[in-house]
Amino acid sequence: MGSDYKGNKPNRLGVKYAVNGIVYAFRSEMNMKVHFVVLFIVLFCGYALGVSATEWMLLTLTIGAVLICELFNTAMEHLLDYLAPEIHPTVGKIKDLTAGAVLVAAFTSIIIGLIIFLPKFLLIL
Ligand SMILES: Nc1ncnc2c1ncn2[C@@H]1O[C@H](COP(=O)(O)OP(=O)(O)OP(=O)(O)O)[C@@H](O)[C@H]1O
Repeated sequence: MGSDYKGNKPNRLGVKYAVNGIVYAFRSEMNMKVHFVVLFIVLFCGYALGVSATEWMLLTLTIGAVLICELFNTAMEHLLDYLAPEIHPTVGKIKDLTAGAVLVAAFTSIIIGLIIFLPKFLLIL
C-alpha cells in the first residue's frame, strides 16, 4: 500500500524526531516524569556513593529498559486510541499488557537498585 508520507519523506537522520518523541512522552505522561526524577536520584546517589563501572552498566541497562517500556506503552496507547477509540475488552487487555511491561521493568529496576545501593547506604549509617 502506498503512502503520501513515504513519497515526501525527508532524506535525513531521524534523531530530531526521536528526541521529539521523548520530549512529548515526558510532557504528556506523568509516569515518564516520575522515571526521570528517579533517574536523577540514581545518578546523584551513584556519584555520591561511588558505584563501580559494572554497577553503572547495570543501572544504565535497567533504567534504559524502564524508559523504553514507557515509550512503547505510550505509543501503544496512542495507536489504540487512534485505531480503536471505542471501549473494547481487547483494547483494554492490550493496554494492560503494555502497562504490565512497564511495571515489570520498574520492579526489576528497584531490585537492582536495592542490591547495588542498600549495602552502600548501610555502610555509611
Ligand atoms: N478503549 C478501551 N477499552 C477498554 N478498556 C480501556 C480502553 N482504554 C483504556 N482502557 C482501560 O483503562 C486503562 C488505562 O488506559 P489509558 O489509556 O487511560 O492509559 P493511562 O491511564 O493513560 O496509562 P498510563 O498511566 O500508562 O499513561 C487501560 O489499561 C485499560 O484497562
